[in-house]
Amino acid sequence: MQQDQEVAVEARDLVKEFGPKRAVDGVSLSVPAGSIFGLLGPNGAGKTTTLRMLLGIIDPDSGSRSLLGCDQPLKVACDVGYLPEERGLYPAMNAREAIAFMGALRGLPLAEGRRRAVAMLAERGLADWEQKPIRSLSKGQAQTVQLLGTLVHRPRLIVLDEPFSGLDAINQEKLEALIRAEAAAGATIIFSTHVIAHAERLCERIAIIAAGKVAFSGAVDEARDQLRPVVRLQTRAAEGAWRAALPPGARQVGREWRFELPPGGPEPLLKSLIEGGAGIDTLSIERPGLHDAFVAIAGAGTADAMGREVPQ
Ligand SMILES: Nc1ncnc2c1ncn2[C@@H]1O[C@H](COP(=O)(O)OP(=O)(O)OP(=O)(O)O)[C@@H](O)[C@H]1O
Repeated sequence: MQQDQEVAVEARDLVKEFGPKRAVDGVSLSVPAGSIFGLLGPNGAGKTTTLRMLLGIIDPDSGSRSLLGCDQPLKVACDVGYLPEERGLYPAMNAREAIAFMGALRGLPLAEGRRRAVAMLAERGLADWEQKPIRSLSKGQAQTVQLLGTLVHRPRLIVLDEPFSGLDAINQEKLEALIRAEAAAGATIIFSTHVIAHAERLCERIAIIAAGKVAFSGAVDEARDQLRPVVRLQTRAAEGAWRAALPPGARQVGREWRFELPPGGPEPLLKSLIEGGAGIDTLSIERPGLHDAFVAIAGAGTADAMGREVPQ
């Protein structure tokens, strides 16, 4: 396997300042080829600036990056598809031309771009958009056209800046499916988001960025494993010897006890509860979600600044 097939994107200690503001403060990350990688962080964390440096749109003040095995990102621009955070297409162009034009900017001959645009729209049941000027489409529809234009030249690396924002729930689901399909076909996908749930559903690996720094970079499972599983317990007995089995941090929410699974695991816990006469009504042991892991890694303040999964 060639080196560029193993690691699609690598950043080492990227730093970028805008006047007195250090927007990106030593970001390092590594994105395996063929993976879906999420860049998570609240507004202003430095995600867009990091993506722009990776793509070669702006240069870092210090640090280095490598894209598809090349340390000059613009040299591989024809293998890259980029959906910027600021969306925009020529309003007078029709959807077919807009898609073909975006492909042409990445080296795809216009005639081939038009042929592919027609096929891409038809595949999605959107053939009637072909001749429609962009100005007559809704914001979400125009965003779909721009996304198709991002993919028309079949890039090996797809970089999407906040691709879910501005889409309703159905189109968010369609976009998730499309991202999965592109990865299954061998592309590498990096997307930024301030909605943890999208990253949790899609990504194998993530980087959490807060205030320009990487708070965590690695597998989603690794992030979740930083927290112990949570036990939820309802008992028939209110008091009794079983209460000694609850760890010090246990808290009661209504009838339910919630606490971290003690290091001994479920068996000693169950034994103590049963022998202590708890009378177990319900008991579940849940693996923490990425949201809880995010809170533990980046702090509750940063987590609160992240968006909820509400379609905009
Ligand atoms: N060209 C610029 N000039 C001055 N400041 C900038 C510039 N670009 C970004 N910044 C500042 O750098 C910080 C990081 O911005 P960036 O856009 O990278 O964050 P982000 O995580 O993508 O957030 P958002 O989703 O809100 O765009 C912010 O404080 C922003 O105001």
